[in-house]
Amino acid sequence: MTKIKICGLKTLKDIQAVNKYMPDYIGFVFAESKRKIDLATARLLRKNLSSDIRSVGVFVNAPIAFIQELYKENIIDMIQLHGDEDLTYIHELNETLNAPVIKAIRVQSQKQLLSVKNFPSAYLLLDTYHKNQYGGSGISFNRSLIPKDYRAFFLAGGLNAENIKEAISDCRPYCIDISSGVETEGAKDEEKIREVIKIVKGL
Ligand SMILES: O=C(O)c1ccccc1N[C@@H]1O[C@H](COP(=O)(O)O)[C@@H](O)[C@H]1O
Repeated sequence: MTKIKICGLKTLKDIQAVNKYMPDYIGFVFAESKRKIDLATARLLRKNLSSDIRSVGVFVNAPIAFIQELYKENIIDMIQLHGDEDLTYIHELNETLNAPVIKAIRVQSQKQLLSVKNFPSAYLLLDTYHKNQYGGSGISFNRSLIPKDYRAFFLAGGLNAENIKEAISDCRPYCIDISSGVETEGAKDEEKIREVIKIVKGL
């Protein structure tokens, strides 16, 4: 069954919504973004999150020590690298932490996707390329660029209740990742969260 991640949670109300509808993963954004949360908020949200939901920290070119701190404090279970992190960076993370890493690739071509197929991370996350934004753009990309029989990946970028069924059937991701598509006027919307989780779990 396809898994689902709801990203960019910021409030206890958001946590109550996910605890009710139970996605597989949620994301806390620690990068520059309207969804960024601070350490104290992350601690509080994690404390209130169901232990059956895995929490993913979303980072853009963050100091490795900061990621280590969050992981060792048990605030995050997994690490999503959404910036320009290179092999040296990943090797250092892999050597110092036993946490699954999701490396985001902002898709520009099939050649690019083939070149990162064996990247040493537990998963890749395929998202839209945007020249001014690392992620959370709410814009989809051309999924036909994803090579057939590609490795397990998270699919992101402009997903919502209207397009997830088609997206899953197009490219069979391991997990779909949604942020903008479950928001109304910049805040997470419980009804939209309920709807997307119902669609994915019902497939
Ligand atoms: O959500 C953000 O603000 C964000 C900021 C910086 C890097 C990544 C971010 N989120 C990730 O972006 C994708 C796509 O989100 P959307 O559904 O198109 O809004 C997703 O992987 C989020 O985890």
